[in-house]
Amino acid sequence: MLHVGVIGCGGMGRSHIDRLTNRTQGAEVVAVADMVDALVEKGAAIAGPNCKKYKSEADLINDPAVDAVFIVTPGFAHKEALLMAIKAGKRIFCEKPLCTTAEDCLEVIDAEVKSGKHLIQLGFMRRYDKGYNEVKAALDSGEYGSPLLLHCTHRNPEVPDSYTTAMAVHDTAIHEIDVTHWLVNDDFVSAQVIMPKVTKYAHTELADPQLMILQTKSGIVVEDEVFVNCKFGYDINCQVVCEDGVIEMPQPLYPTYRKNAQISQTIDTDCFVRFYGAYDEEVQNWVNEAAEGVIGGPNAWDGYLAAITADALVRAQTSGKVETITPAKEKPAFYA
Ligand SMILES: NC(=O)C1=CN([C@@H]2O[C@H](COP(=O)(O)OP(=O)(O)OC[C@H]3O[C@@H](n4cnc5c(N)ncnc54)[C@H](O)[C@@H]3O)[C@@H](O)[C@H]2O)C=CC1
Ligand SMILES: O=C1[C@H](O)[C@H](O)[C@@H](O)[C@H](O)[C@H]1O
Repeated sequence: MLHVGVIGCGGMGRSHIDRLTNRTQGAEVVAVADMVDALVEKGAAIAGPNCKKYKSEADLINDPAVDAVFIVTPGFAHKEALLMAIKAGKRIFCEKPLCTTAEDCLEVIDAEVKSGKHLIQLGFMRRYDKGYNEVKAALDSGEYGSPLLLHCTHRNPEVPDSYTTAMAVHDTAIHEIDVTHWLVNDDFVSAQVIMPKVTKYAHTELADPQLMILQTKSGIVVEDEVFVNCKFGYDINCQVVCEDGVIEMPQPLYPTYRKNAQISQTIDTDCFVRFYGAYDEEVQNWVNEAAEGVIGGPNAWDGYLAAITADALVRAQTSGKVETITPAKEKPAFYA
């Protein structure tokens, strides 16, 4: 049984505590931590009566009863917890992003490589989504020729006033950055952001929507429409234009209703429902691979590649120019 400690009992943290407790074989949540007392109580209530309660992430990480750590705090808080967990030699599931800057990601990578142990898996759950895997299988079959252009949308119904223009990149578009890199297996070399007219639903400091354009080493172009106050639903799309055809990611299967001379269909309203199966799959795989000390999913180097791309997009948001993307170092053999 893998004894897991979860740091961060917010929306995503409680979702993972429920997942680990009620839908994952071979794992048990033995401790939770949060800075807010009421959220520690909420998290522990999901895990059950034997769950230890912490306010300090350091105390949870260094608890000998904790074999593995889930880091589900906001992205800006990940680095400290990651460095402590690596030092403690704990297996780590870190929600995206690894860190909010490439520089911080490199510090984490250096610590993991120095530890000599593969410890970190990242919460890029779309790699486990059925629809994205069907797109990848079609691409890998070669039947459609080379991918040339990807049209993506990442639409949220709404975001809080704390949500910033930069978060549209390192918190939201980070999913398309990782999953499209994984789909086409090619590194990004340039980034551009076009700012359309701002929706009346965006708070005064937020540019929304944003059109983000990335280009890979082989010339593939990925465009990602990030629209976080679209109001109508949580709408994730991915269409791959190839030499011999077009591959469109399937939408979740809901009935089509015909009534009162109308046709209607349900649209999800958040990521928790839309990617429910993908979260379950990524976490079960991470638990299954713990016994062998294997990280089979996205690792810290994937997190770094996403971060250098995100950094370039954030620069492009203000420069209005095409920004180049260059890794600061070669991929360590450790991540081969
Ligand atoms: N993979 C996905 O689709 C999603 C991933 N996420 C990721 O999950 C993480 C958390 O997101 P949310 O739950 O939405 O955030 P949230 O803000 O609702 O919850 C974060 C919690 O962490 C706590 N916290 C912050 N710093 C802490 C520290 N040093 N020690 C202990 N607790 C601390 C806060 O009190 C808060 O309760 C983020 O990295 C986010 O990007 C969130 C939503 C979906
Ligand atoms: O990771 C996530 C979710 O998956 C949503 O798609 C995003 O819109 C949200 O901002 C982010 O936290």
